[in-house]
Amino acid sequence: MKALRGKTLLNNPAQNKSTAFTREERAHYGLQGLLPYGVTDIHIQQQRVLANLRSKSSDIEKYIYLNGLLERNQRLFYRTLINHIAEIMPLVYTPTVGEACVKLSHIFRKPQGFYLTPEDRGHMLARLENWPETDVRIVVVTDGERILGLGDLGANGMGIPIGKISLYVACAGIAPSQCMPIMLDVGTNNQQLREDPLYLGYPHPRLTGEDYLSLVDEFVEAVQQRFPSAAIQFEDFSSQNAFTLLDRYAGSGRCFNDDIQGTAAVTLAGIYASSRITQKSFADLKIMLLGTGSAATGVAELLVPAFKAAGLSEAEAYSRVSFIDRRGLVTATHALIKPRIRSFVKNLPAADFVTAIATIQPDVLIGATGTAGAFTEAVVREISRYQQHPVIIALSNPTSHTECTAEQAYQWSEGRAIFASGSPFAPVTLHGRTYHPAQGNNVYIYPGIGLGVMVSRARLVIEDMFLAAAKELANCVSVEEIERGSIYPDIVRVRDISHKIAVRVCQVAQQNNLTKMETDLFNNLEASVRELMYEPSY
Ligand SMILES: NC(=O)C1=CN([C@@H]2O[C@H](COP(=O)(O)OP(=O)(O)OC[C@H]3O[C@@H](n4cnc5c(N)ncnc54)[C@H](OP(=O)(O)O)[C@@H]3O)[C@@H](O)[C@H]2O)C=CC1
Ligand SMILES: CC(=O)C(=O)O
Ligand SMILES: [Mg+2]
Repeated sequence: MKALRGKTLLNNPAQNKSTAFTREERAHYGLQGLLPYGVTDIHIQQQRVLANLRSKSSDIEKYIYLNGLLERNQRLFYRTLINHIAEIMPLVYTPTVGEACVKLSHIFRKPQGFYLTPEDRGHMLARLENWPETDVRIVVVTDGERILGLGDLGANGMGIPIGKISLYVACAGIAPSQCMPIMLDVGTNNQQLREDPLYLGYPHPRLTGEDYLSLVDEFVEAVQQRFPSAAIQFEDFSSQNAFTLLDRYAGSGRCFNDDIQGTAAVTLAGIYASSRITQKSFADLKIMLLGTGSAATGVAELLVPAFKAAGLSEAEAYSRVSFIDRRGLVTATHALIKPRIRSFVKNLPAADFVTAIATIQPDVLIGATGTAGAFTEAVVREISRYQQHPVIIALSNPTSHTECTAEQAYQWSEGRAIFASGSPFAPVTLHGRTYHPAQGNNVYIYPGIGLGVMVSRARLVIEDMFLAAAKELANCVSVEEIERGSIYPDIVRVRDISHKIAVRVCQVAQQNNLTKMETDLFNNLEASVRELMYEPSY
């Protein structure tokens, strides 16, 4: 690392230690006079960070403060995030990141990540040369069109890749210098944003059709050329583009869509784990999905191989998964069935949501709508009529867009629901009993997938990796967690979980001839992956 000095050193977030510089270092690097007398180690610094953080009166203020810390002292930011992940994750990720994205052009302090617009067409590769790091392994890119359940937030959506990258570092130990958040700013159809004088994005309607696709093509090629070892994670694209881009690039390059594939794996893991609570065999389950977008479709598409692996025929596997859209159960007579869910349609009479529950009697209900309240009291009460322990997974983020709250799920099911949600809920006490909702979020999956792909240098990111990740995550739910009704492990163990998933990803890559890992590395995978994980310290 280049030896910086004086103010330049203090202004470099990767190398700055601030008050932790020792007296010797202060003398050596020309820092005398630039720091107060006291020398405080990273533990004391963390206490100061937490005191500052907890003194803020709103979550958005906490977000701004934490971002400032990241810009001042990367190692202290990540050390504190890792050590206090349960407290801080909701501030750098969902739900607070949702509010931050809505307000991003207003709370903007300092540019983070990398921005590309249609004006960079023909020059993307040259633009990427401006990024100061050369060994990028993980790119998280969004075009801001479907930010959580909040819709088109244009360039304000940059908060998402930044948040996802923070969790790559904290949850999987990928070094900050190897991660790159990118906003592919192709405009926004959010007129309110375009008319906002403080809006910082490309203030034009979104690029569409061939103009859009050719720009993304150039982007992908430029990333692959500039950073040949990088995996590209597509995040929060509109449903239509998400599938189009996945189909376009996943067969020939190292990329995946987190909303489709990461979400599918985390949901499947929750379903596997729920079987341990309900004592039902996974192969017997019926799953009902509300929503027919990226997340719900991804879940359905991964359930098929999971059911087949559990011994079901293809037809049986499809029969176990039903979709509900705004008009009710998706049946064969439905107008305009989306091509990807055609195989899941049911030969049943048209039915609204509640009637469909009565007819099908699903064991598991999954919401991926981005619509608050989509799981109504009638819906939860109906599934609770047929299931002793209905499994209810309200995936939508942020909290303000959840299909139902934890309290509603427990109340309406008379305390019998097994509940998980995309954004975290605090424990709920009802009639003297405390329930522990789990967080069903792709943060349990994508960091481990990325780490495994990085270590193995797999050429492609394949479905088997997500299936293996789901199994691994489900196995990580402890007996105590199962006993208290949680279908996901405590988030404090996420680094260990990511490590385990990464090991499985390496094995899947090797088994599928997607890589040629050195024998030494492959034979000592657990230790090798652990060793490669970044630990922030001075
Ligand atoms: N927990 C997690 O890890 C993840 C959570 N998510 C969350 O899931 C949500 C959906 O994401 P995604 O699938 O990518 O979004 P999409 O826009 O692709 O899909 C949303 C789907 O929900 C449907 N929908 C909306 N409201 C209703 C309703 N009231 N009744 C029935 N259907 C409805 C939409 O239908 P229509 O087309 O008719 O509007 C569309 O099919 C978001 O809130 C996102 O934050 C996503 C990824 C990961
Ligand atoms: C978690 C996530 O990826 C989403 O809500 O889009
Ligand atoms: Mg997402």
